Amino acid sequence: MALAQVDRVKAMLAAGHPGVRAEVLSMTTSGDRWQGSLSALGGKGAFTKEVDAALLAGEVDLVVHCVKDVPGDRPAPAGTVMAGYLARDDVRDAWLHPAGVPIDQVPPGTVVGTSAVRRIAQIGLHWPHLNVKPIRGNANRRLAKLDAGEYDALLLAVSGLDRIGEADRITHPLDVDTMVPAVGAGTLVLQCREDDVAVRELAASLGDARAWAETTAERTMLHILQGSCHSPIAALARTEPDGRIGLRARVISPDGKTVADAHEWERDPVLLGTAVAVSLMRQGAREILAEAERASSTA
Ligand SMILES: NCc1[nH]cc(CCC(=O)O)c1CC(=O)O
Repeated sequence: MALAQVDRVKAMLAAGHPGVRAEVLSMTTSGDRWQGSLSALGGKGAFTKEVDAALLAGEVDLVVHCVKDVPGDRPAPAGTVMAGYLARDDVRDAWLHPAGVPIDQVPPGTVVGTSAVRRIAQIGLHWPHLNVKPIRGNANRRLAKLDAGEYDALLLAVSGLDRIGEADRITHPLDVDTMVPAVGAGTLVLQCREDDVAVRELAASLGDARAWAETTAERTMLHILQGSCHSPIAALARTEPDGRIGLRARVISPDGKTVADAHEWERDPVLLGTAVAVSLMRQGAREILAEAERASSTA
């Protein structure tokens, strides 16, 4: 998936800036190597810290990340900037069932592979009769485990499956009001060194203003709530035809029984993310997050 993402950026550079020569350096991060629980590794930074170090050391000049894998509770690492957000791909999660049975029709006890607390909590909310079983590894390895019969079904991001050429395995996507996506879902971000003006300009030229505004709204909310990799937080910002942005966000207890849900509209993405965070906190979001944190540390 990471290679497909980098290839896309390389193609965009070749199309828009024919004079620029780009060379791909692929890296494996501790998050890729470690197959246990991500919280045991100290959270989502597992996918970014080695890459941040290579960028700051000048081994690479431009980094392509899934926004979803970039920690949301802290600013970009000192000396680096997120200089461009690419136009968003499909933001939805997909249901994959080898026999093609839709999620609303599978029998109680159906074993569903996912480790994302956001997905687990929303399964509890809408489909409490399903049996969630943890799964790790990249999407290809998860598909292999589905084929091996270790799971009856999987939930995976549509965009990720598209990128690895496996979209035909999708039984159906889940609608965004039922399974609210992850903050930054389907969005790639270009990170570079703060003082590297030339690469910053290049990254900005590939960026999409809408993706920037929507991601900023979602991540402002996430930052204020101080969400981590075990926070059951879901959010989706969308630009309306009148230019305002709508941000819908949900914080769900791990069992799916307690939900804070907010939807606001503003023109300014920072104001919007802040307003939604305040509304969620008024509904008890901090208590739900503290409960989720306790549940994950005892799991
Ligand atoms: N959690 C890992 C991850 N990070 C980004 C994507 C997919 C692409 C995206 O949503 O941006 C995935 C796979 C998945 O959740 O199925």
